[in-house]
Amino acid sequence: MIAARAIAGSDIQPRRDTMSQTLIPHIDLTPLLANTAGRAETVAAIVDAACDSGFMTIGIAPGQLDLADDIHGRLLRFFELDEDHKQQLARHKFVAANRNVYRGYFPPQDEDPTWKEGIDLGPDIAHPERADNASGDPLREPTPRPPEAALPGWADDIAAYYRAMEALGRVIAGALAEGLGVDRETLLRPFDHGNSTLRLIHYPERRVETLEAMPAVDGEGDARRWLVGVPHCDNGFITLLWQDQVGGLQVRTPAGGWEDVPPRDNALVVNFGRLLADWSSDRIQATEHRIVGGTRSRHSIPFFFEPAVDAHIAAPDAAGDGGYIYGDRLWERMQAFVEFQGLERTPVADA
Ligand SMILES: O=C(O)CCC(=O)C(=O)O
Ligand SMILES: [Fe+2]
Repeated sequence: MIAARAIAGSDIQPRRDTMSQTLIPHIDLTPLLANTAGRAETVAAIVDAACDSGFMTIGIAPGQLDLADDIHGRLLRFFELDEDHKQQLARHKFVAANRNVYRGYFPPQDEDPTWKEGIDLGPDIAHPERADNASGDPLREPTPRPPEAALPGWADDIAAYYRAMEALGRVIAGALAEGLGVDRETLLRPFDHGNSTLRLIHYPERRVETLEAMPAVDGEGDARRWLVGVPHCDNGFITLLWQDQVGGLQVRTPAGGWEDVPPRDNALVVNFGRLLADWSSDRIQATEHRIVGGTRSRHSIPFFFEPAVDAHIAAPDAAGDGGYIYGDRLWERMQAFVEFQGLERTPVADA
């Protein structure tokens, strides 16, 4: 086992940084999901990963989450919608007549190397009672959705997936609480009525000629890859990420290089956000990552497991920052992301 940095204090172990020794552990989640032997070891492995590289992949046996085998493909049917339907779901920033500021569709944006389209879906897709039309707070706004006739069955699939990821988020958060010796309820309570985001992303295939103005990050000839998702740390708590077989997710290594996170069947990538790093007084790592590729279409589905907008987050020890209201801190941090830049946390004014 690798000693966790802050826990081990001066006893910092050298971190691995070669191709043959991966930085990113793979942890079979079965002992936690099915209550089989090995629970304590699994909890310890999760805490080690969180405090060391800040990244892991988790193995989930087929059927364990009670989701259809082809669930990711079903969710990604969203990208088959025609342009008119996508525009109806676009954020106010992109289509002035639309009132949704935070949720909804975002198109690829020319001016940025992050060339992706996607949709952000909030808790009301799985918990209709959480739709808030009254507060005017964009963080709580209802999620715009395509008409059922345009994508039959899709709404049921995203609701099922959202609920499964929320349950999985609670399992990982519960393991962190247990492993770090923090009261489980104290850590999990803010996630009741949580405001998690399910995001569907498509990095469209691009012609080599449109990429060649930028230097490739690696590869030769047809295998060249370019930056298509800029380096960033996630903001929130826990990210549960599915990626397709194309690959291209890379994680910053301690030596300053990048390590690929190869696609893996029956697994999700898990990483941690800056608010959880703050909460743990930097014992848990919010590690930088980026996406490379360009000439092949790629899809990914992150689920950002997040507390309620008005949850008060108190750091568990005095070294923390004294606590904050989740929604306020999230909004402040979000402004660094291209898809959120320039947004105001106010309702759209009547035209
Ligand atoms: O596309 C991916 O694999 C990761 C996307 C990501 O890092 C993010 O949306 O925060
Ligand atoms: Fe990310």
